[in-house]
Amino acid sequence: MERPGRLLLQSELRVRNAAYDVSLSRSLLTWKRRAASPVYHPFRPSVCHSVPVSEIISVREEEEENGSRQRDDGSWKKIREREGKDCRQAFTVLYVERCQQHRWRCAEVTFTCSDETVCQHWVSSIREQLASNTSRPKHLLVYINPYGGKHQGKRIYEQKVAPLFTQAGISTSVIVTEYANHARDHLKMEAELKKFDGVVCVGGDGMFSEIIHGLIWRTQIDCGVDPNSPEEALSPCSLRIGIIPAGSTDCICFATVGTNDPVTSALHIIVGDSQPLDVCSVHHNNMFLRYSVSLLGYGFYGDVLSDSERKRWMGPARYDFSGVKMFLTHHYYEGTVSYLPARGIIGTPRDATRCRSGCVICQHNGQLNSERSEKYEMDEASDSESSGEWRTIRGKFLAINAASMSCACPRSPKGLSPAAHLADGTTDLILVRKCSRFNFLRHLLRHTSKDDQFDLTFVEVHRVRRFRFMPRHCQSDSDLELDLHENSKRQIFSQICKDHPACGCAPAYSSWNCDGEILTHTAIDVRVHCQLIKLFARGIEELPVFEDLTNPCAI
Ligand SMILES: CCCCCCCCCCCCC/C=C/[C@@H](O)[C@H](COP(=O)(O)O)NC(=O)CCCCCCCCCCCCCCC
Ligand SMILES: Nc1ncnc2c1ncn2[C@@H]1O[C@H](COP(=O)(O)OP(=O)(O)O)[C@@H](O)[C@H]1O
Ligand SMILES: [Ca+2]
Repeated sequence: MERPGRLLLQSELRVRNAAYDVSLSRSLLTWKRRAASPVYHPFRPSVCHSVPVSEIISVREEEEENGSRQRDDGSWKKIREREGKDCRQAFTVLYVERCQQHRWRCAEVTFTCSDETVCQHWVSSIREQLASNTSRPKHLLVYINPYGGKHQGKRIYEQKVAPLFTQAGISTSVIVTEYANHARDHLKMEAELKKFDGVVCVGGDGMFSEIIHGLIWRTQIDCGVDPNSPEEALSPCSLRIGIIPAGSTDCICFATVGTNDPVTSALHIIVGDSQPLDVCSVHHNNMFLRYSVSLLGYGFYGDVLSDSERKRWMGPARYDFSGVKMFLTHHYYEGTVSYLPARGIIGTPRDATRCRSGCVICQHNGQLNSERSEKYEMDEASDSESSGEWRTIRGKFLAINAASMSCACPRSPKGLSPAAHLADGTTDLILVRKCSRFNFLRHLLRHTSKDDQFDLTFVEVHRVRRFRFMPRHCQSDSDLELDLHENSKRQIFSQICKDHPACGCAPAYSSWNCDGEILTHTAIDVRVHCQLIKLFARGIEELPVFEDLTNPCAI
């Protein structure tokens, strides 16, 4: 609960013709109606309001003339002198208001006062408080993917986001991308990052992926770290990233803010929120492939993505179409998963607790894992493999999913791993073994209900900090020889089927869905980099903050 603290200003001002005691402290702006009428009046504004100063978007001067307001564009004085009307000074405060389902809106309240100097004092005091907040961005670099989702990125930015940035006094440099990887390459090589306090991505998870690839790469080069090495500790990126959702799944935005609403995201950027995020690096034979922050999925989600890429024209519905198709196809894949369980951390993937704003588990585990990664070279690379810390599971899988965050999205509001944490330095490795279609459907359906999707005999989940996958047919020669007799027939068929997919037999390989991009290799080595990037977000807020909670009148 935010206490009002020492008052900087206190005046009697009017709001919609009612008298209010208005006060400003470093943390709160409060307006409380004077001599409230004992008779309940449905159209009277409520008695006491307060807004954290950190959630004030901006303040502007107004002129109120006989009830009709006029914006202060410098001409008001002349009008008043010329017409000699009964004018009062007014100023309007724009602030964050919480709506349902984690949505934020920009609300405003206009205060009028008879004294011009009092009014100006209020405006300058609020502006001073806003200016003293160093976490707010002033200059942003914006990338818009005009083809993401329903092709609305440009319109969403121009109509819903840009006006808010202008009101908040944020200057922007906007780049509408012209081709895939335009944003990534611009960030890698050209962008003058020193000029900006953050990067804004208008698009879906794929566009966000471009941004982090550009930014992480650039940061490593600037810090002298080899971004290709799977063993090196990567340097965290200092610039925060804002996501304006305009894609098909928007799971990163949904899982870090609680909704995929462009205005809510814009407001989180304006107030200068900060949410650290884990990033997985994916390597093949010591060669860097990609980074991932949400889902790395082999089998079902890899196949859904590969199939849906050919149906981009369908828009976001392509995932549902390919989802049903791949569910019916029911392919399973053989391979070996090995993983390093996360040691010493609090929490498991089966917890009832959820990662929420100010998550203490992220704070605790994040610190542990960050310290660990600093002494990583001596520790993990050398001893853990020989000390037998790695665990290995061989089998036939319908899906192998690594969820570094919950992956909540409108299709599944609780996500693939509901208890996963945004910034704890771990990923939840979910193995769905070969089972009947009926059982797989039960598992899928549980993503949309309260039932536990892991509470099934063919599903297991482990919280890990590193894992590897080797498809069966890439295994070492000795491994293959062992299995040769039993599986020789199947291997031959698999090969035939890969070449002739129409024959109806199962293919040997799926592909990895890496945050919505298809990976070119199936044998991969994945390592979690704790809190490598930061977003303009604060995690999902636990409860709507009711007015009473921040209401000093109620204390
Ligand atoms: C029967 C209903 C089952 C619902 C199961 C839903 C689980 C959804 C979990 C989704 C996790 C998404 C993780 C995020 C991935 C994104 O990075 C990535 C890229 O996003 P972008 O296009 O915005 O750039 N998106 C994706 O890979 C899309 C994955 C979507 C999977 C949809 C699966 C639908 C399954 C429908 C099965 C229906 C069976 C019905 C049988 C009669
Ligand atoms: N101007 C562009 N033309 C074509 N593709 C682009 C452009 N800008 C970005 N992309 C690519 O479009 C893909 C999908 O973008 P995304 O914004 O995630 O939308 P969606 O959620 O619909 O997949 C990403 O792989 C991204 O690299
Ligand atoms: Ca995590």
